[in-house]
Amino acid sequence: MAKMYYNDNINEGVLQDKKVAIIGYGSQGHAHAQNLKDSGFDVVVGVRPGKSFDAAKEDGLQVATVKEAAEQADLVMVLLPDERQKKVYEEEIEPVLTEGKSLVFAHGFNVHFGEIKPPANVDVFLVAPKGPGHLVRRTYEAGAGVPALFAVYQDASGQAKDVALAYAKGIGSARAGVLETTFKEETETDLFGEQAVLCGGTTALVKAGYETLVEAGYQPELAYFETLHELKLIVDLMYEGGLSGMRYSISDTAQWGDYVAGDRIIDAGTKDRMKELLAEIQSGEFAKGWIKENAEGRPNFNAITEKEEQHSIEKVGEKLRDMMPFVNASKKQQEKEVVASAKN
Ligand SMILES: NC(=O)C1=CN([C@@H]2O[C@H](COP(=O)(O)OP(=O)(O)OC[C@H]3O[C@@H](n4cnc5c(N)ncnc54)[C@H](OP(=O)(O)O)[C@@H]3O)[C@@H](O)[C@H]2O)C=CC1
Ligand SMILES: CC[C@](O)(C(C)=O)C(=O)O
Ligand SMILES: [Mg+2]
Ligand SMILES: [Mg+2]
Repeated sequence: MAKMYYNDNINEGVLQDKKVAIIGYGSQGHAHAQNLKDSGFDVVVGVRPGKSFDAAKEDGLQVATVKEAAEQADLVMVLLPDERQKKVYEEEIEPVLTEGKSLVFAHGFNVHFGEIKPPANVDVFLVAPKGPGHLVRRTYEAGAGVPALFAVYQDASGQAKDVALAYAKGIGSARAGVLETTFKEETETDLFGEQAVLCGGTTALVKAGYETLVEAGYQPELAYFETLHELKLIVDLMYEGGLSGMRYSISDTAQWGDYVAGDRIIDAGTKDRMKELLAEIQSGEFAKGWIKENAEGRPNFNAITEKEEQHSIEKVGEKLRDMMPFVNASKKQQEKEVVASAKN
């Protein structure tokens, strides 16, 4: 069994007198910076001039360039896109990463695959929330939290584990549970989860279900509700009560359908292909391909993104969500505020 850490068995004092630089103000960056600040820690955000810089300032945070932030901080959390971290690290962080500092990540990709090679005289660890950054902030504000993993790669100070746990507590993750792992385990399981189940597997399943209904002549709006919108409601029940909790709420007819049809859709062949994905992740083949795709200017990434955005499920969904103000209420409120401030 994994050893879990919760608020009560973590002493955040080890982080209290340290300055934390959050490098990047995107999905994870804005959440870590704001949660840590609200938890009483001294935070500076390091970003280049532009959208993120302005947003962090607007949110009341201390903001500096990446190099300035890394230079003044004791702990440098790198929350840039994985594919951009190596260059920014080598040019702006490494030169000011002096002895005794902590170099921190939310995903082990660059350290595990050898893209970033930290010096021996700093602590290196990761604190990886098991959820999207926007939910890391939203759940914190609601008094809850997103679980996280932590792993120590290098413990130069002898305090790396305590500081990692204090950081996890500061972002709200120890309200939900923090689990110790290694860079290898975090990196490989995170890549596998997002490819096979959470993102790749789920979007493919939703599209296949939607297309099957629409191609059979059913209304696209109905197909959207059946295969995408309702998925959230079903997953919410699994989140609250596991598979059995969800099955308690659905009809017995649906439960029987679940038992007899599930294995016909996700069968032994699917599991074999999942094993192939995992092997490509473990060997570094996936990472090599992703680094090459970026070095070539992302031709495939961009072409696929454009094609996916044109899928009819996206067009139908946009119209239907506009009629449901309670879906994405916080985004709609933000849009209203932008329009109002533009008028003033
Ligand atoms: N997204 C998620 O929820 C999760 C992410 N992670 C990990 O967290 C890390 C951050 O991911 P994520 O939050 O998705 O990243 P984002 O894509 O949201 O990060 C964007 C931020 O990085 C900044 N940025 C990009 N390029 C540069 C650059 N060259 N110099 C300075 N700033 C730059 C952007 O600034 P600008 O506005 O100027 O472009 C923006 O502030 C990754 O390691 C990821 O694997 C882990 C768990 C979940
Ligand atoms: C599931 C995708 C993720 O791993 C995450 C939100 O945890 C990511 O890299 O964004
Ligand atoms: Mg990930
Ligand atoms: Mg993840």
